[in-house]
Amino acid sequence: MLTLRGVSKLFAPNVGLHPLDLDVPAGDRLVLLGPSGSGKSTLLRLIAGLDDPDTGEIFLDGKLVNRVPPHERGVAFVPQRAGLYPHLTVQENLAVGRRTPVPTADPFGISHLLDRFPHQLSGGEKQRVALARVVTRQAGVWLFDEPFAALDPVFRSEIRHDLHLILGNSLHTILLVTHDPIDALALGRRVGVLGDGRIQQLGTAEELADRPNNRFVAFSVGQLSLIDGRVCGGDPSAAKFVSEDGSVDVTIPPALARRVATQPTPNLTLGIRPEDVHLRPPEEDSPNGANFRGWLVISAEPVGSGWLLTTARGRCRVRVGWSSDAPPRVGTPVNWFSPVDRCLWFDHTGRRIEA
Ligand SMILES: Nc1ncnc2c1ncn2[C@@H]1O[C@H](COP(=O)(O)OP(=O)(O)OP(=O)(O)O)[C@@H](O)[C@H]1O
Repeated sequence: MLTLRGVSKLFAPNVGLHPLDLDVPAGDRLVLLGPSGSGKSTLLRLIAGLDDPDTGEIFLDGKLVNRVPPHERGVAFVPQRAGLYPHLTVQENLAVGRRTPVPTADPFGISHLLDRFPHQLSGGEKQRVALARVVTRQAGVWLFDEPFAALDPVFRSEIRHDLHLILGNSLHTILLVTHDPIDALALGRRVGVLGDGRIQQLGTAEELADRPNNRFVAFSVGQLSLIDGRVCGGDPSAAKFVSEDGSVDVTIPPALARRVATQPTPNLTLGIRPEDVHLRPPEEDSPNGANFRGWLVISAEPVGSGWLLTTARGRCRVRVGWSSDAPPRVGTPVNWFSPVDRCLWFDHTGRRIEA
């Protein structure tokens, strides 16, 4: 079990980690998702004992470890870059720091590389060795810092799959940090979203996707498109949300309209997930949807078995998941709708409001 109480490390005002509490029960698999610079590596370095916190206490299995050196903490750490010793072979790298022989199991398919030195390995092979070094350790807690960051997309998904199988069968306590929501959703039993040096929300992937606390969490987990606008019309049964340029409107659910009426400003942000946006015939508004008029397809990117389109109107961008064969071409004008019960709403501070 890993417990942090009030642990902070600030390199400058608002740079680093603000005091945070975290509990990772024994056997849990927690993934922290955060953008670059949000403090992910800093957090792992503090837990591994490679840096000292400014404040707070770190407990492993109930024992305070702030003053315990890294090699005595019972923690195995995979840093962002493989961190292999250049003058040792793969076999020797695997053996460093072990009191027992390296197990013969070969979870990452590296047995043919054992006599090579790190400079004789590709980036993906080095990362496999680094992962193998950790998962063959006796340590109770495994820490992974962006374990796939240096890998190309094909390798990335292959190694993610291998690691998923290994972690799925493991009884270790696992904390993995990443900036990639796919890693987080694929590998985390629970996912925490880190932003502004704080944990913004912690929950299952479903909880974060369905009930994000704020727009930062929603965007981090689901590539949400965000459209700023305001509420028009005083009557809650017929109030409308209208985007700043008027190209999006939607009749607001009455309960939400009543709640917004008590807010200091009637400004709202509409959040729409890519998978909830659908093409609609021109000039035919959907009565139960957010209607988008006169948007232009500006890019189409293949993802998985479909496409992710980006459409634009002025400075605003809306991402659209497209699962049919051929997406509309770049430059095509399109009208969309999104079912109103799938829309997310955020107040002027960015906090989500229940519709
Ligand atoms: N030793 C240091 N001295 C000063 N600033 C630092 C130091 N280490 C980290 N920082 C700063 O603290 C912030 C958090 O860094 P950290 O490496 O933890 O971020 P991260 O979330 O792991 O980012 P990335 O995904 O890019 O690796 C960054 O703004 C970084 O520049």
